[in-house]
Amino acid sequence: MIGRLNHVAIAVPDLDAAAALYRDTLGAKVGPPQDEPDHGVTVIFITLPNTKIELLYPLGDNSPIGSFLEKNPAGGIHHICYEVENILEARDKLKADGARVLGTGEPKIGAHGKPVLFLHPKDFSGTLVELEQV
Ligand SMILES: CC[C@@H](C(=O)O)C(=O)SCCNC(=O)CCNC(=O)[C@H](O)C(C)(C)COP(=O)(O)OP(=O)(O)OC[C@H]1O[C@@H](n2cnc3c(N)ncnc32)[C@H](O)[C@@H]1OP(=O)(O)O
Ligand SMILES: [Co+2]
Repeated sequence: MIGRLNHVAIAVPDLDAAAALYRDTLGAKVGPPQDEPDHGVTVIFITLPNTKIELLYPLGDNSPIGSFLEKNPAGGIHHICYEVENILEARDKLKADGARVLGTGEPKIGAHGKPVLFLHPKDFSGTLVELEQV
């Protein structure tokens, strides 16, 4: 059901410093910051030859990454995003198999303008999973 790895997301306490690290130290192609108010984060995408890195920084008072950064003040890997062809079919199969879909259970539009959903980390080996319809 899942396809390509779309991105690995890293929550960071300092977005400018993390962007500089990837651009200047690691020599990667670093995009501009994008505010995503519907998701409570500001993101920067880093394009690698085979996937992307998504740097995440809290936006607003109730950011979903707030408590993650409190527990991991230096930052850390926050989620992985897999591509799926049909997100509603994927959601319904996962729910039938007992996985918890986060939020309302309905897809939201993600940073690439495409529908996304999140799956509870406790149901996926301790890893928060994002699905993105491509
Ligand atoms: C920009 C849009 C989009 C894109 O297009 O790419 C994005 O990526 S948006 C990214 C941010 N959005 C989200 O993360 C939405 C989904 N997340 C959530 O709903 C919540 O963050 C959460 C996963 C339900 C956690 O909520 P929180 O309030 O932090 O709950 P707890 O602290 O109680 O955590 C419960 C339990 O789960 C563990 N946990 C929490 N986050 C993670 C994580 N990222 N990876 C692994 N495990 C995680 C946490 O440690 C708790 O475990 P215990 O302590 O053992 O109970
Ligand atoms: Co993401």
